[in-house]
Amino acid sequence: MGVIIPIILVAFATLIAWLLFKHMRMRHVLRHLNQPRSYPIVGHGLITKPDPEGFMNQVIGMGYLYPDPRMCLLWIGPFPCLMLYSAELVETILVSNKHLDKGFAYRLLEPWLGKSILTSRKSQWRPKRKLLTPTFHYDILKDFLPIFNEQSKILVQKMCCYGKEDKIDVLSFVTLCTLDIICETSMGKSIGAQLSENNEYVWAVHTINELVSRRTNNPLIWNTFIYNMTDDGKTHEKCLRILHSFTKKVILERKDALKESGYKMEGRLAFLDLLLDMVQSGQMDETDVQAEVDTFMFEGHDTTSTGLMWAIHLLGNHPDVQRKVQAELDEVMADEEDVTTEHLSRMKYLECVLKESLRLCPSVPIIMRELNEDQVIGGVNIPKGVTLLLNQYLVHRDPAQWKDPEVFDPDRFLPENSVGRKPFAFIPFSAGSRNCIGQRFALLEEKVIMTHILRHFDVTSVEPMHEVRPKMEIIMRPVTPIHMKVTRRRPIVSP
Ligand code: HEM
Repeated sequence: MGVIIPIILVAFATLIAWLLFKHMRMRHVLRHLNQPRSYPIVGHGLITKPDPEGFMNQVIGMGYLYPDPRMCLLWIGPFPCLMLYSAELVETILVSNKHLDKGFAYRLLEPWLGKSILTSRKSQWRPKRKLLTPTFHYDILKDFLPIFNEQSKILVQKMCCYGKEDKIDVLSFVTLCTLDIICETSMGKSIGAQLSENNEYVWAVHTINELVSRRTNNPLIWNTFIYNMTDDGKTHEKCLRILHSFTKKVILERKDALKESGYKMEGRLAFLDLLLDMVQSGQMDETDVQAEVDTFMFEGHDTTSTGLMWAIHLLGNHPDVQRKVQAELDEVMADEEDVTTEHLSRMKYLECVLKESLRLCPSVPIIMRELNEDQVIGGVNIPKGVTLLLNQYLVHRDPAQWKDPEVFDPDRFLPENSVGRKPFAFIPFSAGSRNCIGQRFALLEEKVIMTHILRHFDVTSVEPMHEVRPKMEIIMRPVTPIHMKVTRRRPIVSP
């Protein structure tokens, strides 16, 4: 007993000394990179703003402070994060098949999303991606159009209840619609969120988003044991209970229904049916199914609702652009109510509007990658162990690629105006082999919902663009809710 304690103490001290040595060596190697003054161990911890709005301002400020080369270093505690914000630099990483592991923040999503396609490491990710890619084939997605139309019509009906002077909270309004859509498309279950108030699931998704972002910026609460003792940790647990019990229940119900039908895959299939079929054929197990369903539920509604919210806000501040989209939609749709694939292919200007909106306000403002081996970036050798922050928000504002980057101008995306632009200058869905698997789904859904709204209403934004302050969580949202006012353009047809 007498020697054990000194041995443990010496081993512990050696470990600390080794970690310190590694940390100081990393600081030395990275000392020439653009960066504000930082200190060993705490890094930029003394100056990093803990709130998502302050953090966003700092990160953007760093981009403007260090315009050339478009990369700079941020120390989150002892961990070095290299932020990249030009099309060329992000391309170096996104085209490489070596750097496919996500950063530490994604591990904080694991209690909720498990080891899903979004969170898993390269070796586990590859087979999952291969299995899941066919479920996003256009032939499957187009079967979802009736759901997109039906839910959009409910949204429009609800909008009719508002008078010209009423202010509508855009995000909470569209979120319920995208939630209903993702539940029905991914799980084959209608939860009627649009028609019921105070949805517990919506509360849990939003709250866990805020909690994970807060935790990412604070290494002191990364440890699960410590985190679970904090107030945030307890709320996190509560969110997990709500989120998991909901998806678990739906999966069980669907499994039973499939069993009863003798595993007949007929009619319109939800993603869940395709996943359960993979369980039947031994390609997946049930834990995988739960993880993927939770991931689709999160990625598939929060991103699109925020995207729609920003698009509505921008159109409501640009009546000239709005009239132009409405003219296109009136011509394409004529007297028809439901959007079809043929209509969608003709909505060229609406597509430009949605892209320009994703350029200025990407729903996912930053993605992470972990360097598992050394990589030359912008002519500098960056050692393994550094986390990369690929900042889409700033890439989309690079003046070398975008003239007057702060101006909302959908015409930039017309084919004749896109000539010569670097392919990685516009990456709201990331790019390369680990890009967004749901991007086609997202654009189809956004087009259908916007068509229904803009055909029936003129939209005015209550807040001018310069008054809206975004905050950087996993998803980019406004600090305070943004509102619209609506005036009816044509009669409404019941869903
Ligand atoms: C406007 C809407 C959307 C935006 C802006 C968006 C953006 C992104 C981005 C930037 C990534 C890369 C994340 C990273 O590398 O860390 C991603 C990945 C992903 N997205 Fe989306 N997304 C949208 C909609 C959707 C939808 C509707 C779904 C599903 C129905 C979806 C499912 C996924 C999945 C599963 C991944 C992980 C892919 C992988 O790692 O292989 N997304 N998304």
